[in-house]
Amino acid sequence: MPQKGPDDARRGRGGRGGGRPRRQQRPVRDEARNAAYDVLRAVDERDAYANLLLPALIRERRLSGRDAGLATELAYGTLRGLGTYDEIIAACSDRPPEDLDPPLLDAIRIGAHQLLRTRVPAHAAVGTTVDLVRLRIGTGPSRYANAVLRKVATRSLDDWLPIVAPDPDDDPIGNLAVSYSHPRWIVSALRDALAAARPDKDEALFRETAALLEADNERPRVALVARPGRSTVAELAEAGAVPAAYSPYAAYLTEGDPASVPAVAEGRAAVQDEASQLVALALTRVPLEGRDERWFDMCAGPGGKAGLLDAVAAGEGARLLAADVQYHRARLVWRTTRDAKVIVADGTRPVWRPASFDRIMLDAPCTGLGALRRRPEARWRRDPASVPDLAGLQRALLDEALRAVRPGGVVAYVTCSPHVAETAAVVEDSLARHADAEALDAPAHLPEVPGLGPGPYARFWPHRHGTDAMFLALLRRRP
Ligand SMILES: C[S@@+](CC[C@H](N)C(=O)[O-])C[C@H]1O[C@@H](n2cnc3c(N)ncnc32)[C@H](O)[C@@H]1O
Repeated sequence: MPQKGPDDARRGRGGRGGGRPRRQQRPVRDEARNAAYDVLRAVDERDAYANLLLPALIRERRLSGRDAGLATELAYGTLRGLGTYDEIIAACSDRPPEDLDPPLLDAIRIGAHQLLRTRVPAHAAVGTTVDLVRLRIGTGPSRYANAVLRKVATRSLDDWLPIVAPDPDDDPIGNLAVSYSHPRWIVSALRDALAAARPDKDEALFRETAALLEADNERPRVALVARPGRSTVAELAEAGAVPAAYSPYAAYLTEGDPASVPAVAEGRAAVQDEASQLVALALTRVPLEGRDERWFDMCAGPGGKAGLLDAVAAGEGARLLAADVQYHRARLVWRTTRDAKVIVADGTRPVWRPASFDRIMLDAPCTGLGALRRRPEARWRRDPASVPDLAGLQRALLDEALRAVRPGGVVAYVTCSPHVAETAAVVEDSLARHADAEALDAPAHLPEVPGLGPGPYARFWPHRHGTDAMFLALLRRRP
């Protein structure tokens, strides 16, 4: 289970469910909790992205120090955990959560998060939520919130889970979904993706799926890339970052704003997940016979991998062409690269000749199930109905990539989703249609990284590598 979060001692002391009732007192406006509540409401009402809105609210309302930290913990923690909290709220309420007024439900969720996953004293968690509901919604609903949260406060999270989560022997997916707060379909998809790369399918697979879901509930560390020839890991380390375990270009920032690192501010380094760096590096490491000067990033926006490929290409005497179907994303690529040529183009309608390129990066649009750590609300937004459409687009793009690469050249097919339908199934389908293409052993091109699986595909995982879950296939067109 996740660690207990901040201890908001200013709200007073007291044990679980203890303290004086606050209903008769004047409600106190608490800026951190109000900010968290406003983020949850914006996510619900207008599909806001919490990780964009919250920093803006913190700035606008001049929250700093502990208040900023508390607002962040409450907003992100509640959004991640609400699948679990709703089951517990259901057990403590005479109405199911879906029948509650959404603003009231969000406020109760914030209270439940404090009670179940932070060190905020129980009476403070209940009292501040009741005040919030009184001020923002009304007195009647505040009594309801008080009654529900007092029941929530009677048990710890570990004591609630066996009560509200299905028995793991009868319904392992349901058990994991409630215990780790993920939609059922995502738990199934992640379990199947892990199963695709391991021989045992039972208890060990259940435990590893749980570890993956738990890693999804943690905030990712900020990884930086030192673009080769433009910056170095040593320069990032001088700015306080810690060199990474796997990528020769990566360092982790333990605190502070990445924009305050001079190399980042000057575009010589950037924020980039370590697995993103390594899949691009693997593409550049495949030995080629003959010409090696025309590199292509087919779906390049916003330009993370293109930024790295552009820098490596410059050192290898090659030039990168980067494309994206969306103008504004192509512009971001243009801003982050130095030597690359950037075009707005649809990869399924090539404006380039067949067999033009020596190396192609196809980082395909996908469900993003491998990057759930980055956006606290993302897991509740993704829709399983999008998978077949995306898989169709991924197949069409991979077909074009295999036509656009020259005989003897190589294509990296990458997704930040481990979903089988977006990864191995797409690649195997394309290989069946392109008799002149073969899958290379991708893990062998990343020997410094353990745990990528038996091959031929390489799979990164948050719980194994501390990176996003990322899939890599290296496909060579036979000479
Ligand atoms: C996963 S993102 C790529 C991330 C990028 N490689 C990076 O490292 O920053 C997929 C990109 O594909 C683009 N895209 C979607 N459909 C496309 C198409 N038909 N042709 C070209 N680009 C497309 C999207 O606009 C999006 O920017």
